Amino acid sequence: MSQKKEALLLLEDGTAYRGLALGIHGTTGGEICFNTGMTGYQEIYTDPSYYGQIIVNTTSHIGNYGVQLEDEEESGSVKIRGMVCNTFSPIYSRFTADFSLQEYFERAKIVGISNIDTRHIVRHVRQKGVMNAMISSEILDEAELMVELKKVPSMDGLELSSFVSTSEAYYMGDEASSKWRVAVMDYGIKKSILNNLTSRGCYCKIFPAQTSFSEVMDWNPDGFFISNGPGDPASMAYAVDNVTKMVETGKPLFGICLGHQLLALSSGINTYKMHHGHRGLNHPVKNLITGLCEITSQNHGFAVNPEEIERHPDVEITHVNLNDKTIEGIRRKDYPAFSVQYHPEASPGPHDSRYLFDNFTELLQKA
Ligand SMILES: NC(=O)CC[C@H](N)C(=O)O
Repeated sequence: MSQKKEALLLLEDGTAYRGLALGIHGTTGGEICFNTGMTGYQEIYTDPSYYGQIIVNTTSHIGNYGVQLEDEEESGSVKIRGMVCNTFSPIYSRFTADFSLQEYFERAKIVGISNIDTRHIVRHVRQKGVMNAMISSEILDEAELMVELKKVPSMDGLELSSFVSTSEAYYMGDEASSKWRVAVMDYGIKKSILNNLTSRGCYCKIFPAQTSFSEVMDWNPDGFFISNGPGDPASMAYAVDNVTKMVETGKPLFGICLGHQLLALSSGINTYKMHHGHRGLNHPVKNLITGLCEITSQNHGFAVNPEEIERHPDVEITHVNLNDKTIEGIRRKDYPAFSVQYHPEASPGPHDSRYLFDNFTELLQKA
């Protein structure tokens, strides 16, 4: 595709930006959110937690290191709905790259837009809050595109894990040399999380999102891992029910991001939709147990309600965000179950928080 075609980015509140089309020509809609990470775009685009969202990459150049198949993919396909950036590079400079980001988006049929003042979008969304948006290189009239934009569902109350979860259970790791069997609930899991588990001696069976508790228990796991994933955790009664029963087995349980929100919900603590979420690689988090600060990788638009935690003496806050004091980690006092809102697998991002996987295997060892 030529890089020259005009495209329109329209936000739900009527704000319009004009730029150049990238990826394929077409029209796409979703929740617009910004990621401030300066690297790791391919990991972001393939992270299933971004399913249904249009990503604004705020770093000034996108595409300049191309794409590398498999190594930098967090799942088997591109999951974002669309991409917005400032300078999009059709050429790339990296000898290990397989091809350009433009070609990657063409193969994945992704619609995007470049030459946009991403700083303006960030300031706008930070003031007004997260909202839906649409990108089009076909409909360049704002009123006409607004008619289409109104049809995009709100993220609030949306169950999306069923769309990205595995359809069949599968295994990861080496059974013979592994120490523990971990049942992984796939609500949209990232590959690097599984790698962090298998490299620490966990033989994993990855179950489809809608698997029943009894079927998971038939495999006789030593512990449970509750994955990240897209959508609103409050819409996932089936998962909350499973996590409640898993916690009550008394076996170790670890949850990341959506998995953290599900542990809270299963403990009777509700979640809420944030004003504009956290997406980036530099969020400071304080571990209240050790007193140490970690720089973390984040991607979430919902969070756990702190007021509710005060009413639940069985649950303790273990981590807080130092920017806005939101809850970043909890643990059960009565069961070996804990979770974090951020991404210790850090793909992309700093590796400060990988100790959490060791904390999980220590619990498995103790059990
Ligand atoms: N990365 C995740 O697991 C995201 C969880 C949830 N969908 C949120 O946006 O808050």
